[in-house]
This record gives sequence, structure tokens and C-alpha cells, in this order.
Amino acid sequence: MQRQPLVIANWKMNGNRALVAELSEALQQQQAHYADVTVVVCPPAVLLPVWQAQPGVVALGAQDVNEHADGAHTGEHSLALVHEAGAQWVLIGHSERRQCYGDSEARIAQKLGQVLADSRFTAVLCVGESAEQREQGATFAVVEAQLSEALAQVSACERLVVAYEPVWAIGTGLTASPAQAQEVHGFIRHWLQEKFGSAGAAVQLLYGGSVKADNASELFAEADIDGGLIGGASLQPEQFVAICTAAQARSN
Ligand SMILES: O=C(CO)COP(=O)(O)O
Repeated sequence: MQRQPLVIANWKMNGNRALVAELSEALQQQQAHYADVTVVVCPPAVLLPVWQAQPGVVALGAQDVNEHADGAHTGEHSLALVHEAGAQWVLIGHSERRQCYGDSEARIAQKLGQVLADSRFTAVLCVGESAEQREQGATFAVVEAQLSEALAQVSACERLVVAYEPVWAIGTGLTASPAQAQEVHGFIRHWLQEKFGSAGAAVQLLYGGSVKADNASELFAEADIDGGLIGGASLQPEQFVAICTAAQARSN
């Protein structure tokens, strides 16, 4: 099954206007090298309109969204607000949201349901185990529980992407080996096919966790790694463009 390569930048709480211009220019100049790759940038929400004003070589995403449509939720952003600011993609359930900002499985399921119910958006569900859970041999059980709770009420997967981000690999410089990552991606693929039938074969699966220009190619060579969710390296235009270029090899 041919799936389009996908690379998503998650700037987290980093970047500024100057970096928008710098990364946007680097991506425009090198676009021929990653012509068949979908590239999405998820900046802090206040920078979405700044990205929106750039020539459109990338799609835009929000790093999170509130589960309510509007109302008294100080500091939060609704789906309608991020859409107005240019976002068509939303990350849901990032491990930093789960660990530090109270995103329970129930809340993640609500957020995901809301995004998938809106045909203007694609949702990127993030899953992954901690170092301790991996040491205990619980990786598959943890990932399976995250998938089944988030997707319990979901019956179609056409606008769903799943990102496997082992918590121990995020921002640590420790990357899952291609074989370790593929093992979990294969598990996720199988789970999606059991739940969604043949449509599960078309869901793009991303690996995230210390992806850099020098390890991207070997990760993206694996059967079920359709691209990457990139943190730190997405703040370095040369690195990020090289990662997008590495993903192009999947369509050659
Ligand atoms: O959390 C991540 C992307 O969402 C990965 O971050 P790093 O690439 O900095 O490890």
C-alpha cells in the first residue's frame, strides 16, 4: 500500500516570527527535493497567522485544541479559532500534554472525536510508552490501551494519522532504532486494520523522538514508518529540510 510521506514540525513552545520567515524560505527554496512529501508545521498558536501569511508550501497545524466549542476556558483555543488562523491539522495527546497538562485518556478521546467530526481537519493522535514501561515489557499494552481508549467511539479513519513517540526518545537524543520503531509501527498497523479493516492500511504512521537529518533516512526506510513528527530539529531549517528530503525517498 502506497501512502504519501508526511513530515510534521512540532515547534512546541519555541520559535518566533524571525524563524517563521527563515524556515519558510528554506522550505520554498528546496521544495523540489521533497515534492511528494506533505509538510505540516505546528507552531505555537499565536504564530499560526504569521505562517498563514507566508507563501503556502506547508500546511499548518495546531499543537492541541480544547474539547469545547467556545466559552469560559481562559488560555485555551477552540477548533474554530485555530481553523481561522489557518490550521487544518491538530496534534492530540502529545506526551507533554498527557504528563504536564492533564490530558487524560477521556479528554484525549473527546478532543479526538471533535477533530475527526470536522471534515476540515486531520487529527494526529500521539501514543507512546515511557522508559519504565518499556523496561517492564509493557510497550504494546500501553500503546494498545492508548489507541483503544482514544478511538473507542471512532468508526472511520480517513482523516486520522497516528504518531508513535516513545517518551524516552523525546528531546533526549535517544532514538528508537529503526527495528524498535518498526516493531511498534507494525503493531499499530495491525491494530488499525483489525478495527477499521482495509482502511487501516491507508493510515499514515509517523515516528517521533529525536529524529535528526542523520537518522531520518534509516527510520523512513521501514515498511510502516511513513514520516516523522519532529521537535528540536524542526527549529533548525537545514535539518528540517534534510528530514523532508529524506522522506521523499519513500515515494521514489
Ligand atoms: O515530541 C516530539 C515531537 O512531537 C519529538 O521531539 P524531539 O524531536 O525534540 O525529540
